[in-house]
Amino acid sequence: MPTLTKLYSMEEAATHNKQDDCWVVIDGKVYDVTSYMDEHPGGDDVLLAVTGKDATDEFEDAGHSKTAIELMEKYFIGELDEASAPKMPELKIYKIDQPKDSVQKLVDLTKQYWVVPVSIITISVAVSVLFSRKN
Ligand code: HEM
Repeated sequence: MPTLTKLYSMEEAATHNKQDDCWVVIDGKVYDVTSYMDEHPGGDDVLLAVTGKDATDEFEDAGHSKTAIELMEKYFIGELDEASAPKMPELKIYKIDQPKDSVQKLVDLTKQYWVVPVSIITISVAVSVLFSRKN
């Protein structure tokens, strides 16, 4: 027979953030640790500090033993409704302009001011044609 797991939104879990009513969310699972607050070897303050968010990183950073992980089952009350979990912010890709070397700068300038060399060449050709006609 399939077991029914209750789903909780992060908003709802976040309202249980007091000494006498405390839920923590670890790895998408919701735990009511109210009755464990005084016994928790890591203290009650750390549990209170992580209410309203996914505390997986903090839980793992504390390096909990196998016994601690087994003990968690006792406080399990349901799962986090993934649709309510805050989404990862979208990554934005910015183009960072690399500093250009002098040759590249010259090429860019030439592209931008192509009129200057073209005018110089045109004038030079015109002058040389005029001179050659005079002689
Ligand atoms: C249902 C949830 C939790 C249970 C059942 C639990 C259980 C335990 C247990 C049994 C220990 C003793 C050491 C061990 O056996 O690993 C412990 C230590 C500790 N816990 Fe938790 N814990 C829970 C959640 C958390 C969370 C969410 C945090 C962090 C925000 C946390 C932080 C700590 C810390 C820092 C210690 C180390 C205390 C020390 O070594 O002085 N715990 N926990």
